[in-house]
Amino acid sequence: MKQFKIDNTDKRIISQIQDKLNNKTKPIGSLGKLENIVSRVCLIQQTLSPELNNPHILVFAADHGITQENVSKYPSEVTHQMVLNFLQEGAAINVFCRQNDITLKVIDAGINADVYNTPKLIHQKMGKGTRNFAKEPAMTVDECSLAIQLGATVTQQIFQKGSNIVGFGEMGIGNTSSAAVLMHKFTNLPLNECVGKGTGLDAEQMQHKLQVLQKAVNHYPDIKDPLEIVATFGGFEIAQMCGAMLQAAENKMCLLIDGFIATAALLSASQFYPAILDYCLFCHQSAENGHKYMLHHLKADPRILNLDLRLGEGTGCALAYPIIQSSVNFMNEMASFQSAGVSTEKTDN
Ligand SMILES: O=C(O)c1ccc[n+]([C@@H]2O[C@H](COP(=O)([O-])O)[C@@H](O)[C@H]2O)c1
Ligand SMILES: Cc1cc2nc[nH]c2cc1C
Repeated sequence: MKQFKIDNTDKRIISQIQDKLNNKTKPIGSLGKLENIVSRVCLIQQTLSPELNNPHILVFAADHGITQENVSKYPSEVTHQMVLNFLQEGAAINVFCRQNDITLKVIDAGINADVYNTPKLIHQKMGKGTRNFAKEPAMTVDECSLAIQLGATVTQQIFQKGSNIVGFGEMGIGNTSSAAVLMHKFTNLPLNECVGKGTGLDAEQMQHKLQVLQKAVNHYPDIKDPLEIVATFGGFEIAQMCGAMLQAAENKMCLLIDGFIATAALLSASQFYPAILDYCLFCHQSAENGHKYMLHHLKADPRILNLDLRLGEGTGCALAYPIIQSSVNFMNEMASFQSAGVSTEKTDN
């Protein structure tokens, strides 16, 4: 697997960050989680005057062999159809990116159809969907390594265009099944806490999904190596996203983490390089059942939004972005007690 160089952020400037926050014209701590968000951005950028430049959202799309087991409410074709919708600017993620001036790129990591070329599309298809991991590993370890490497190149392209903040989204019918098993393998939480309704299964259908996934997990009792786990149960979009995230952390960019599947990609990436977590902003807590437990496992705090979203596509990242902008702007633009001549405490008289 490609090697990355990812260091923990240098915490020595924390006291200067805290002093600057405390000198802003507000009661100490009163901007709540905005203060935690900008502190993290300052640590990533090693500055007291952070900047958000050329924000991007990368949506990785691929199909999943596990859909043959009837684990999603929607047919596989929706992956391709929604990608066409992204390219035609009609999806939720297009709306929110337009609203917030975020550049959107869509990556064909392994869709089960040929997608036409447009400037928005990055073509790095690994195949026409993974194999069915209920029957055989979703991909080989070599395919998984290649996916990680290809994902990294996408981040490199936008970094070279001056981007220092990137959100990760995905589109792939069946991918909550992959994400649930990755979560189970990497957190050791019981599988039933990791499995959820995805695109909208009812209770009975969810029971079927749980049974399918439990049987699949039982097929491979001995795998412990993280790369082998991602290869066996992952998806092409999850593996590419994992590589893209690792490259973003190496580049000291801010990583915007979306919902259940994107967080499973991050959880996978953190098995290789735990320091990646220092570079993440957790944009929202999804309504998908396992997400809150996965975020807790990752000590993900703050969780910027809690809007019961369960769409994916990077929508949580695009929605959280203006809040992150507000946190950076107050750090840079708000007056201090000294500059505004505001008293910091009562004087005796
Ligand atoms: O981001 C989330 O938390 C999220 C939760 C549930 C579903 N999704 C989206 O729904 C699709 C996967 O759901 P499913 O039921 O086909 O496994 C995939 O395209 C994801 O983007 C996304
Ligand atoms: C319509 C639709 C849109 C999506 N966007 C992300 N996952 C999705 C799943 C479905 C089914």
